Amino acid sequence: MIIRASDVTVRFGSKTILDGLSLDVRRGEILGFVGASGTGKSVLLRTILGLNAKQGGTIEVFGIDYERAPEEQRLSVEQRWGVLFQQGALFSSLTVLENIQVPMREYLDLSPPLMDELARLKIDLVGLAPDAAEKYPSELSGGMIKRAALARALSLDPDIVFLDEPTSGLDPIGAAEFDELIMTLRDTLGLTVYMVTHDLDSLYQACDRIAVLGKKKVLVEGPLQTMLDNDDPWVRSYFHGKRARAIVVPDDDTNTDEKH
Ligand SMILES: Nc1ncnc2c1ncn2[C@@H]1O[C@H](COP(=O)(O)OP(=O)(O)OP(=O)(O)O)[C@@H](O)[C@H]1O
Repeated sequence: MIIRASDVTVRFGSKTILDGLSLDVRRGEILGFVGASGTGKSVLLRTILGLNAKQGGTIEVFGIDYERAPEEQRLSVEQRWGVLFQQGALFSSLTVLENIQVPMREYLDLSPPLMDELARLKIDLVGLAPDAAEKYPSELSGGMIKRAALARALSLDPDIVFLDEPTSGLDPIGAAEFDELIMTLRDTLGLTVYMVTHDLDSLYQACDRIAVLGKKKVLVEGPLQTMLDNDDPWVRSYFHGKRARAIVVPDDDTNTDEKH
């Protein structure tokens, strides 16, 4: 297991967001994390990353309890994870190359030529043209920003990347290409991927397992078929709704009225 969250409780004042939540993330998988808006997906992500305090439970990443670990161990954990926040969150005053080098400067002691070489490798890895290196975020399309942000998340060759709604704001072709890229990286680098998403296409095409957040905990987790078989009303409406059926749910193909 790369992540093992057990019995996690998070409150803000008197408001409980997560209540006894447990979730495992396995090495080399693409886990899709879904749930209605405002249920706490970002809160859980931030809690795993140590950016939110929790009031109960434990979270181990690479077998280490990050919250309680000594500084040295925390630093080693931080170098093994990469994060792509919802808005891409690139520094607007830095070029793509410089953005990718931010984590390198923070955690490693490398010569400038070596950092340039490594950053250019990441640019190539995420499918950006070499001349993207010198561009500023304002000069990039939405899809290019996502790729540049992914390159930065991969800057330190992490074992796991956390992606917060990576395909939001992309057109369907751009989103499908991004999913392809994620799958390729998982296959070639052995990367583990934790992806918060609302994108049904991503869930159907890219994710090995899905976890649904509801009632302040993980309501159901498993492969797509487990979602399709689940009786919870929200899970049913999400995975059997009109938009889901449009993407092709093989077991729903029995309804001939829908087809004609
Ligand atoms: N720092 C904070 N202080 C107080 N409340 C917070 C804080 N962070 C999040 N919340 C609350 O926690 C709840 C869950 O928010 P969160 O952003 O995790 O939802 P989400 O599932 O990621 O939603 P979406 O899919 O819309 O992004 C919301 O009610 C939000 O207002």
